[in-house]
Amino acid sequence: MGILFEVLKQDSRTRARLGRLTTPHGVVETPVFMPVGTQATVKTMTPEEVRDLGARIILSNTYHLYLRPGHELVREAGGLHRFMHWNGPILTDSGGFQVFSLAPLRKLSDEGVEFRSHIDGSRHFFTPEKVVAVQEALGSDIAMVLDECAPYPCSYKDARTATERTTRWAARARAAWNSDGATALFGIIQGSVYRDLREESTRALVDLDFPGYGIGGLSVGEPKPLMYEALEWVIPLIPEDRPRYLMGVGSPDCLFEGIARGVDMFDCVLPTRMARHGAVFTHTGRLVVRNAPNARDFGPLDPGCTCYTCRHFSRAYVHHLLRAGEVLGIRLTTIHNLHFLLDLARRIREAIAEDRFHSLKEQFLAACLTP
Ligand SMILES: CNc1nc2cc3c(cc2[nH]1)N=C(N)NC3
Repeated sequence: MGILFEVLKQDSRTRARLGRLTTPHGVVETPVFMPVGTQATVKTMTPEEVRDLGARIILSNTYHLYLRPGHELVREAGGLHRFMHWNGPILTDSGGFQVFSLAPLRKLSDEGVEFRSHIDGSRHFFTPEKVVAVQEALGSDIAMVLDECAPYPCSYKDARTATERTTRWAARARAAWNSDGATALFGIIQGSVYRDLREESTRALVDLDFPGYGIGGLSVGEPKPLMYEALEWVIPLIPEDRPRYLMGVGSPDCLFEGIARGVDMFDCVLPTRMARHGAVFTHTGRLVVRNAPNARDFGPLDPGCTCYTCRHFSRAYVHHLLRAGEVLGIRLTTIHNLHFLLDLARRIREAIAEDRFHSLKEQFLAACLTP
């Protein structure tokens, strides 16, 4: 079964496009923002709240769930959807990024990557085949291949080594994948900030014919113009009828710039992580609600926002909750931030449908970047 992706409308002035992603757990309209639920929960939200905010697909993570509670336990529980009571599509990241960013003491070889758990120091070994099997056991709708994430900055030599290994691993993952099963498998394009490596990686993965493609190795500290340039190298080489997923991105401006370059799917911890630090998105930029000036501000977090938090509570009240360490505080900032990005994606889809994406982008970025 796997997935089916259809382009419904191509924007006339940019590479933006309206799409429909059909999965075994439901249909997703693209461009789409996917909330991150790393450990089988979008932090502080119930699944009903995540759905009511407009989310239709969420992310979870192979590395984390493999280590805790274990993919076999999740399989025994009836799979990840049942375990976490989320009946929409789930995309699981392979752990490629997490092993390289979280796990101490890892040893990389062509066979795979040996690492120690960041939880209890126990030793583990991920291979491209193992990571596919874990995601199929979880029952993911979309699984990602195991990739080697070159850090930024990274020498050309190291980037070439990492990219060539990632390509060999992608072929092994594809061979291990049960392509007749429910779980679709996406390749991940690497190549750091080097045009020839990005193009070689894309061509090699397209030749392997995956149902969709993650664009990895970005949003890892490189300047945003470099990320946009990498998209301009890669996107034209991916077939029109395959979804393009920019991994780990992003903020409102990156959403607009990525969509304008042909990206269909995004995920980012920013809305939930910022919320936990008492910061929120507003239409004129970022607001740190826990900062003193908000103590006596009796207006909403973001004037004009229609989310539950902005309809019922003031900056002063949320400021108080955050300062008092009340859990409701980070729930209210999470509701606002998720609504902000999910509703922005909805407005962008509407704008593409009505041929006014370019003007919405200009108008939004002008307001957002005002001092
Ligand atoms: C936050 N930035 C970010 N860049 C990423 C890049 C990748 C990823 C996750 C990311 N998150 N997962 C992978 N398996 N590979 C590429």
